Amino acid sequence: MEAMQDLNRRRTLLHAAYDSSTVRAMERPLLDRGVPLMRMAAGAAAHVAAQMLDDENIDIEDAAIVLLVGGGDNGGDGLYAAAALADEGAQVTAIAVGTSVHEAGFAAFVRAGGRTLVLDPAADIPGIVAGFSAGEAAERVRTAIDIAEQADLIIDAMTGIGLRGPLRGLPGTMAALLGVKPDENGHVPLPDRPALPNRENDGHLPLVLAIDTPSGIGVNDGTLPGPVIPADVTVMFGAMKPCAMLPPATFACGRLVLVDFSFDLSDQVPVAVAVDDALAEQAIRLPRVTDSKYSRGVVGLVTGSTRYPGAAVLSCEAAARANTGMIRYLGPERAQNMVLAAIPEAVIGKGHVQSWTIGCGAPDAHNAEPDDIQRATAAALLEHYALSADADNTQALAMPPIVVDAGALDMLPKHVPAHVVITPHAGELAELANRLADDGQAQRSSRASHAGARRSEPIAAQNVMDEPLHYARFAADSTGATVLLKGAVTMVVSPACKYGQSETNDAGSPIDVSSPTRAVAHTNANVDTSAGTQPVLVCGSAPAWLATAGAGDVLAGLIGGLLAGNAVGDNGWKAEDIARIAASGAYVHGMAAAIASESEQHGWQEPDLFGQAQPQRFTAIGHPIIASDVARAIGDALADIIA
Ligand SMILES: NC(=O)C1=CN([C@@H]2O[C@H](COP(=O)(O)OP(=O)(O)OC[C@H]3O[C@@H](n4cnc5c(N)ncnc54)[C@H](O)[C@@H]3O)[C@@H](O)[C@H]2O)[C@@H](O)CC1
Ligand SMILES: Nc1ncnc2c1ncn2[C@@H]1O[C@H](COP(=O)(O)OP(=O)(O)O)[C@@H](O)[C@H]1O
Repeated sequence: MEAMQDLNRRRTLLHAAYDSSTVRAMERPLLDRGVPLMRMAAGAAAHVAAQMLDDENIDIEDAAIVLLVGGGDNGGDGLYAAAALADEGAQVTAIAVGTSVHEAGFAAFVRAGGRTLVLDPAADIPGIVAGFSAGEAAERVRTAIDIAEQADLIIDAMTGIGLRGPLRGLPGTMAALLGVKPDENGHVPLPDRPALPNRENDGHLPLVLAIDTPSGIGVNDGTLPGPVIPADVTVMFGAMKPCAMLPPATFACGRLVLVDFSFDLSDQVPVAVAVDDALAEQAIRLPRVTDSKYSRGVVGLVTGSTRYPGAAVLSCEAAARANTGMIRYLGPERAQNMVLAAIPEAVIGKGHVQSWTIGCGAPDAHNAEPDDIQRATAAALLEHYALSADADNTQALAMPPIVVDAGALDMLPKHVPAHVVITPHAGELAELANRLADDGQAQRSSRASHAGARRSEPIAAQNVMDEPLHYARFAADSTGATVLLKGAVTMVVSPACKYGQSETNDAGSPIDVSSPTRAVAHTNANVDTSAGTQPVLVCGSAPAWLATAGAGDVLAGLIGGLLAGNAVGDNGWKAEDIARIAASGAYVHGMAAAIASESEQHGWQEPDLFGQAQPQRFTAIGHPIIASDVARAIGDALADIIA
């Protein structure tokens, strides 16, 4: 019993992320009991730093380390860690970026022989004479950058969960000069490095270790709101914060090492949950002794087109391999013939289905002929899902779940139930967001709002990639659909998710929660969106080799397949179940890509737990694949998950 509880807690610890106020609430009882959290944090950070140097064959006695230290407790962690490293013989210079430092930590650092460079003329630090001229202040910044660039290791302890908004002042200057900073559009470009297993360092120096979080990162929403120094390793304390999982911030965290403070996680609501085998397994319906092909689930597909018949093949093959009893295909003759040639098991034409997948490879409104048959079929089908505040929505709520991809996204009705899953990539979500904003369904709030400007130009794919959670939530709350936003880390936001109802984002701007759909859905007991605390589901199982044409078609077919297998009959769908199954589809998809490419690199890797036996190290980079390979590996991925 106890062992089971430990296992569950460990799984939660490694796969759930909590916002900073929840983390502070979990710390409180331990601090009240006098548990020395800062010492524990610092000890772990020093150990990880030493290990990083060792991995690069740098002796600690020969190592030059720079600590960027802020005035809060994050700086305190850094100072104690730096003191421990100085005690081991490293040459450590603390660059104080604020007006104060954690006093006890600083005293320990000085005792250990650490050197200090203060950047702020207004600094009030015991034993340090400040009050220097503006000219000298500028000179000190240049010296600090020189020392940091020549160091073997930079420890970034400027800010942690106490960050408010983008980094400003000297911390902002240091991060901008040593790391990356926003361009004129507010986009923060991360270094262009190969995707390696374990987010391994590719040989560059100085190494960067972030304390708790990389300074300047959007701790709670995963954005990069300003300058930030991308880390090779982030040692995170107590519990994961959302920035550890959510793109783009997760890519600035590098490898994650989590220090368990034995927080009581039992009643805490995470903001984000990473899909793992155990969660995905729940979406895989094992066949019953008495099953027939119908009871195992039938998927209907309105995919492909005369122009892109391959998308029909890919989506059908994925649906057929996703643990289903049968697939039915509707489409133009050319695509029908190709589907049959590739999957003789496919049944052509209409019939009863437990789920739909539509739109992959179908033309959007800009590219379609006026009488395009696929668009007409998809539009007629989607009409059945339209919700309206003053109509009887029984029919819409009783429809089978549907995956709406690519060319069908521009036909999505204004308001739909949560068992409509939309699967845009960033460009498609940008288009949808523009349409919703033009319809007045929600504000266009974005990064521009915290840059002080209001965005008047259209939302671009890059805006979505910069603030994926914001836009996914925007689409979910505006339309009521379950939104699966594809990327290296794919996220699934259900209209009932916690962040659809949260107060502010990391920029401190209010989050738009205008959601007429929520009101509509609430009047219909059949679709339960009332949970209100659903975390964002993130899935990073895919290697970067998966970014290849047609991979999205495979995903849409695969999710259609899992939904069909999970058809629940008359009881209605819960928004959280739909989100879970969709996210599991993305997980299986990523695993299939990993199997096909023989790669151990993943968009997101669960953290190493500090102090546990030597963490598993992966090395296989793998090889390129095409989307058909991914479809063919679905069976093996399912087998691995249920094993
Ligand atoms: N509560 C605790 O006792 C524990 C806290 N721990 C550490 O303490 C951190 C939280 O400490 P704090 O609450 O002191 O906060 P931080 O140390 O994260 O941040 C506060 C500091 O950052 C500066 N700052 C905030 N926003 C800024 C901005 N936009 N631009 C420039 N500077 C900015 C503030 O002026 C202040 O100096 C955690 O992240 C963790 O590293 C750990 O030691 C574990 C125990
Ligand atoms: N860098 C990456 N790492 C891992 N997976 C990725 C990466 N970039 C994209 N993907 C995945 O590849 C797939 C691409 O789908 P999509 O953009 O719809 O392509 P297509 O329209 O050609 O099918 C998605 O599942 C997405 O999550």
